[in-house]
Amino acid sequence: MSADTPSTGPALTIAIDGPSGSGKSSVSKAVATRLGVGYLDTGAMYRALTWWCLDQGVDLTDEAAVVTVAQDWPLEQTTDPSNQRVIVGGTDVTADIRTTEISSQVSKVATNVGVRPILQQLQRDRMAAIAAETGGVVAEGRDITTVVAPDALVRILLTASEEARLRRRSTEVHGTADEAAIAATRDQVLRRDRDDSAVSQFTVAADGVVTVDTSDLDFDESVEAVLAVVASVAGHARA
Ligand SMILES: Nc1ncnc2c1ncn2[C@@H]1O[C@H](COP(=O)(O)OP(=O)(O)OP(=O)(O)O)[C@@H](O)[C@H]1O
Ligand SMILES: Nc1ccn([C@H]2C[C@H](O)[C@@H](COP(=O)(O)O)O2)c(=O)n1
Repeated sequence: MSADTPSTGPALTIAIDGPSGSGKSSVSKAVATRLGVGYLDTGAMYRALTWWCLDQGVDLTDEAAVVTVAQDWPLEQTTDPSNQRVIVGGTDVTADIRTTEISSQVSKVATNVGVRPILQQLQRDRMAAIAAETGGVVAEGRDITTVVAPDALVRILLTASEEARLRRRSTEVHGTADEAAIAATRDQVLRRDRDDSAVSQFTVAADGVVTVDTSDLDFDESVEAVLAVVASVAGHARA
């Protein structure tokens, strides 16, 4: 833990949800670094399972077959926020799981209702292990505040307007946010959110979850806004 970390009390478990492009991964990593705790990217787990199924020739629309794979698959994932690696079956897939191919297919796995409880339990186990090791954890995804860790010390819904999210993702992937680039980004952001919304609620904050709207904040301001919520909520919980 670091100087930004409240010093006593239970493990600093921080759950962050939000739609695609809201800044969950990048902001969560920066927050975990500042607090000196581990980081869990749960979206990377759905992406890695998608990659593994495709690598093994499993048809993603065969829901039972994907559930069978999810019950026993060789995932390794680092928890250092400044050194994220995802390895499946000995292959480093850190970059491969971010390709457009995986982004366009991952919702088939993430909306498989047989797969979700398996990965959710894996995520709870990983959060507990990381918190025990580093004194805390920042876990982010779509259902962390509501299903995976509804009892987390701090729960945040990180949002941003559709326009801001498209602009950010477009700039990240295409290096520009011109009209053509935005159009090419819509599937990855809006269609995926629509599909993923069928199984998780990540657009409206559940009871007790604090909303941080980053539409008009730059990256550093978003990190500070999340840290302010952590200081306020964790400070009260520990007082
Ligand atoms: N407040 C911000 N202002 C400007 N850019 C931001 C802000 N927050 C994040 N970004 C940038 O937006 C892009 C998308 O952020 P990020 O990947 O963290 O989103 P995400 O919510 O995790 O998306 P997904 O769920 O699709 O993985 C990144 O390039 C990131 O650096
Ligand atoms: N807790 C989670 C995390 C992610 N997902 C889904 C949503 C996305 O389609 C996919 C990849 O997530 P990303 O890396 O883009 O954050 O996984 C989910 O359903 N639940």
